[in-house]
Parts: sequence; C-alpha cells; structure tokens
Amino acid sequence: MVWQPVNLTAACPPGSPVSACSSFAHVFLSLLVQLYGGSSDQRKQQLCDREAEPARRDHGEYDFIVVGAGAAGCVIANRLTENPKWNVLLLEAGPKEPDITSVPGLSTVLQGSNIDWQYTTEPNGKSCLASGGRCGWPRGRTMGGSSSINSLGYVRGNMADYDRWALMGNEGWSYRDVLPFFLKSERNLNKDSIDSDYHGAMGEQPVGWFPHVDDPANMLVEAYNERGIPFGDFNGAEQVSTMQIQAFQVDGERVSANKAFISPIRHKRTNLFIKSEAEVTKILIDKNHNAYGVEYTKDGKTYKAHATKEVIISAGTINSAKLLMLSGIGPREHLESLNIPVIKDLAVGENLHDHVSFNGMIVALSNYSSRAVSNEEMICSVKEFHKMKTKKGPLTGNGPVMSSLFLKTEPHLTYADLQNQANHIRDWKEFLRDPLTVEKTGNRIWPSAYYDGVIPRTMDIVPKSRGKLLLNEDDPHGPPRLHVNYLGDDRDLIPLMKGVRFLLSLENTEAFKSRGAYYVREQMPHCKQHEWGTDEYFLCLIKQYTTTTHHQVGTGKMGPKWDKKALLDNKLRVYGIKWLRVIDASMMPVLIRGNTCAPAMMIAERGVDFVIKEWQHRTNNYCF
Ligand SMILES: Cc1cc2nc3c(=O)[nH]c(=O)nc-3n(C[C@H](O)[C@H](O)[C@H](O)COP(=O)(O)OP(=O)(O)OC[C@H]3O[C@@H](n4cnc5c(N)ncnc54)[C@H](O)[C@@H]3O)c2cc1C
Repeated sequence: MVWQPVNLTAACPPGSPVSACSSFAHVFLSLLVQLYGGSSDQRKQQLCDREAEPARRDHGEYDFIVVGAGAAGCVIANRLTENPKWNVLLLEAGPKEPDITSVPGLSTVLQGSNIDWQYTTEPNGKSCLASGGRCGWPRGRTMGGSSSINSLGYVRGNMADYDRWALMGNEGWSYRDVLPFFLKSERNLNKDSIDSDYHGAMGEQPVGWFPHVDDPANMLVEAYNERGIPFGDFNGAEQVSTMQIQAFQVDGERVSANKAFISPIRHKRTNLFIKSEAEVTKILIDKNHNAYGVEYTKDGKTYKAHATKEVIISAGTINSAKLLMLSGIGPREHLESLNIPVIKDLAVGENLHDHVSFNGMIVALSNYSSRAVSNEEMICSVKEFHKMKTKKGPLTGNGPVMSSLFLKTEPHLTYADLQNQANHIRDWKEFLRDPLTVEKTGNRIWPSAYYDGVIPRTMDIVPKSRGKLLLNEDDPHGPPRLHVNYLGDDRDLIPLMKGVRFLLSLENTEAFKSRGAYYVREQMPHCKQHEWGTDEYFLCLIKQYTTTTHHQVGTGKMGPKWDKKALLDNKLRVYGIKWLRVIDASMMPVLIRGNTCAPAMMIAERGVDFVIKEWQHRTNNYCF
C-alpha cells in the first residue's frame, strides 16, 4: 500500500478514553487503507511499464531538473515538457499520490500519515503554549505536494498584495502582471456564477464549488452576511465578501497539482522523467558558481543527475530553504557553525511567516443541524462512497472549512485584515475535555463530513511577526528548526481579538438562532483560570491554542539586490549562482492575504514563463 495512516498506537496516550484511541478507530483506519491505500498512478505505471515505456531513454542528463512535485513543481514540469526538445527530470521525495487524497471529506485524515512531513515549530514562549510551545506543521510529501493534502480551497489573495511586491522593487509581479498567470492554469467550472472577468476556463486545473455543502457551512456564510459582509467572489474585484470557497475539485473529487498537471502527460510525454521517493540532498554547484545538477537518494542509494540548462528548486517553503543551505547557500555564520562550506552568503530561511490563528471557540450544533453519525453509518458511508461511479453526498465536501469571509476590522482600513474559516469537530464534548489528544488523533482520522461542533477560526492575514528557519544542529539533514515566532510581535493580537468579537456576534444572527447553534461557554483546559467571554480568556486561547493556517512563506525572499534579506531576483534566480532558481511559495516577500495554493501555482506559471522565454531566446540566438 502506498498510503499509511497516522500511527494511533504512538499518538494515543495509554488508556486514553478519546474515541480515536478506541478499537473502532483502528478498524476504521484499516478500512481506509484497504479502500484507498493504493495509487491509481502506480497502477497505471505498472501497466505502461509493461506496454509502452521503452520509448523513454534515461541517461541521467536532462535539460532541466525540477526538485519537488508540489503545487509549483507539477506546473513547472508540465510547462517545460511542452517543448518536446527539452528533457525534464522531476524529483519528488514522497511516494506516488495515493487514492485517499481524492476524497475531499477525508482531507484531514492525510495529516500525520506517511504523505505528511509532520514538522513542528520551535517554542518562543508566546504561542502554542498548551502543546509545549510547539505547533504542528503538516506539509505534503507525495506527488502533488501540499496540494494533495490541503483543504482544497482556491483563494488568490488581495490584488494590492501583488502590487506591493512590485512596489518593493520586483518588476513583473503587480496584479496586472500576475493575473494572466492565474487565469492560465484555471479551469473554472462555475464561471457564470462568479466574477467572470477574473477567472480562467481553459487551464488544466479544475476549480469549482463542491457538489455538496453542509448546512453548518451555509449557516456560517449566512451569518457573516447578516453581520454586514456582502456575498461575493473574493477572488474577483472586491475581496471583502463571503462565500463558500471554490475548491480544487471536479465532481466531488480532489484534483491536486499532480492530477491536473502530471497525470495527464505522465505517459504521453517521453521527455518527462519522474522519480518519486527520490529525495534531493544537495544541489551540485561548480567552482564558477554554476548549478549543474543535484544529488539525490532513492532506495537507500545516492545518485547524481545533471542539468544542461537549469536546476529549479520547488521543494516548498521549508525544504527549499533547507536544501539551499545544505548545498552551501545560506547565512554564513549558520552554515559555518555546521561545517557546511559556504558557496554564497544569503539570507536563506529568514523572513519565515504564516497567518496565525487559534483553536478553542466551539460552536455546538443542535440535534437538528448536527452532522454527527454513528460508527456504523460512517463505515457504510465510506464504503458506499468508494463504490459510487458519480460521487455524491457529504464526503464530496469538506465539512464547514470552505465557509469563509474576508473582513476589515476597522472601517478606515483599505483592505481586509482578517479571514475566517472553520474546522469540524466530531464530538465537541470530547474535544473540550482533551483538545490536545483529539487534535493529534481524532482530527487525523475522522472524516470532516461528520461532526456535532464547529470551530470557527479567525486568521490574522497581515502578520507582523517574522521568524526564521535554521538547519537542525543535531542532524542538518533532519527536520529543520522552524522558529516561526508566532505572536512575537504583540500587534498580531489586535486583529485576532477583533475577530473574536466578530465571531461572538454571530450567535445573535437568524442563521445561528434558527438552527439552534450556540457557543459552548465552558473553558478550555489551559484557560480555566479566566472567565469565559472575557478578553483575558480569549487572549489565553490565542496564546495557548495557537495554530498554523498552513500558509508558511518567505524563506526564499524575492527582492532587489539592495535588499539584504532577498535571495532571488524578480525572475526567481538565486543571486550569485548561475542556472539556479527557486520557484515556489517560499519566494513571497510578504504573504498575500489569502490561502497559498493558487498563488503557488501562479508563481510557478509566472516563474516558468521566465525560464521558457530565456531559453527560447538563447536557443534562437546561439543554436543550443
Ligand atoms: C494541511 C494543509 C491545508 C492547506 N489548505 C490550503 C487550502 O485550502 N488552500 C490553499 O490555497 N492552500 C492550502 N494549503 C497551503 C498550500 O497547499 C501550499 O501553500 C502550497 O501547496 C505550496 O506549494 P509549494 O509548491 O510551494 O510546496 P508544496 O506543495 O508543499 O510542494 C513541495 C514538494 O516538494 C517535495 N520535496 C520537499 N523536499 C524535497 C527534496 N529534498 N527532494 C525532493 N522533493 C522534495 C515535497 O515532498 C512536496 O511534494 C494547505 C497546506 C496544508 C499542509
């Protein structure tokens, strides 16, 4: 089986009464492995290896090498191989994409499994306190990368975010410049119902509303609207609005970057070479500072691959920075402290930031609006879903997570400073008793489709805190030290506290009242010393139950040469190293106000366009 779920035996404290630690939980996970643990890509490959593959000749030398088959890497490999004369090697550390990724209602089940890097952050004394100062950071480790394990939401950010990048000295990255690259990938399936001037219909990536939207998800959007937020398309002209987020899906099944950009060409383009379970450990750079290949490990052996044109790093915000540093590109002092010979002293790993959020505001659903089902019903629904030819029902949605809004917390603000999303909670009473165990177990095994409580989450989308990523001093090849420094800057508390008051006000809306939904007024375990409803209580929640929103960026900052924190120029070339680019979410100089998957794909489209134009030009002029 390609997919292995979270290890419950390790995650459950001995004797825990939490339902995810019961024997039923093990039965449920075994069923998921049995139904969805395989990989359609693997099955196809076995067939094609037998029938057609001899056409492909692999000499270990390619025109381009792309490291990381995530949201960005898959787009890049697709675009480069449109030119049949260019051979491209795509290297992915994780396995082929397993079938389980296709079920939207099982998206949270992927966290903590073997297709998640399972990172954790370093303590700063101000955040994530209930979990020892360390927040969990899932990241996709499979073909499709985080686009294969994420919550499927298609959100672009505010136009002004891109204009700001351009104003910071990055020519070619204003909203006007990047919009065509958003449109290029997108195949919007509901173009008539949204702000159609801002959407594409011809791209590889299907985007559309889930066929199924839960009533609690509708409740949230209706409540936001009652509180004055207009219905609208926040990927269109006006961001301050509310709607169900459109998803990376078609007919109720996830379409990851791998499914959209690689699966359709995998066996057709003989100039595309893909190696999964191949982890790149070093970029090869000669004494003249030219990148000419990579070193990678596969099946316990080390290999070298050579690039005659460029090496493109798309390993994501954490691993791109780690790989650059392992290869001698990074802050001199840090690399020298680890005895890594410095090739280029650059601020790799700095400027790490994320949208910060927190857990613990619990909305209990009434019997009428609850989505809870019995164990037997859950088993039946998963089995039935597997058999359906045309998928329908709650598993074709992702619970309440897509009900979202962008909000200005003060009328004088020009742009939104908050975004809300919501998590499901299978059994809110159990969560209230032992949130940390439920977080590590229940939230990683139960479908997001079945729940009796909702955790609305407000996210600070203009974070001021900045952190940094360092290599692990005990083992530089191991998980890096992620000093994200959430709430390091106290100003990040302000929008979150305003968001709390906004969320509380939802209880008085008709949307909530008519469904009998209400806030649970019992304190979470680490904040029992404060009275529920006071500022002190919510400040405590924010600091104790801090969470990521999975939007980590910035460790490979793009910026003009004079910017001491920048390592990439506006064409995403690494300063001081030839034929090396970083093209993924890590390049964001400032995090956009929104989710980061669609932007990562846009960055890939924009970046690879620079690559293609440069090499077409060179080929024409110099007959390469
Ligand atoms: C749980 C979760 C939920 C999220 N929800 C949403 C959402 O709903 N909407 C949204 O817009 N965004 C969401 N995101 C964020 C979004 O998915 C990411 O920002 C986006 O995928 C980043 O793209 P990337 O190409 O930079 O990196 P990734 O997609 O993470 O890809 C990096 C790839 O590189 C591979 N790799 C890493 N190191 C190496 C190496 N050394 N050798 C070879 N391969 C390597 C990785 O295994 C991975 O496949 C979510 C993320 C997570 C984890």
